[in-house]
Amino acid sequence: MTREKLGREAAEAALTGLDGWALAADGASIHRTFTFGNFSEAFAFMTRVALAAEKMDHHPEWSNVYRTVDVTLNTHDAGGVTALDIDLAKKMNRFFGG
Ligand SMILES: C[C@H](O)[C@H](O)[C@H]1CNC2=NC(N)=NC(=O)C2=N1
Repeated sequence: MTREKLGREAAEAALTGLDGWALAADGASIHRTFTFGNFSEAFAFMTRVALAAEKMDHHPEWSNVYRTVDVTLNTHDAGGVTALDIDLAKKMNRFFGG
C-alpha cells in the first residue's frame, strides 16, 4: 500500500539514489532544498510541482525565498513517510534536473 508508513530503514533505503533528500531526525518526514539560478526558475519549478502534486492528491509543505525552495514531505494520515512521498520527491528531482 502506498500509504503504509515506511520505517526508518525502509525510508533511508528509498532515499538512496534520490539526490539531495534526507530523512528528518525523527524519521517522520523527508527534506530537500532546491537552489535555482533565479526566482523565475524557482517559481516555474514550483508551478510544475504544484500541478503534479494536485494530480497525485499529495502536496508538499514548502517555502520559497528568492531562488531557493525548501521542501518537506510526509503523509499526514500515516504520520510519517510513505511511498507517496518518495514518488513526489522523485518527480521533483526530475523537474529540477530538466
Ligand atoms: C483528503 C486528501 O486526500 C488528503 O488530505 C491528502 C491531501 N494532500 C496530502 N498531502 C500530503 N503531503 N500528505 C497527505 O497526507 C495528504 N493528504
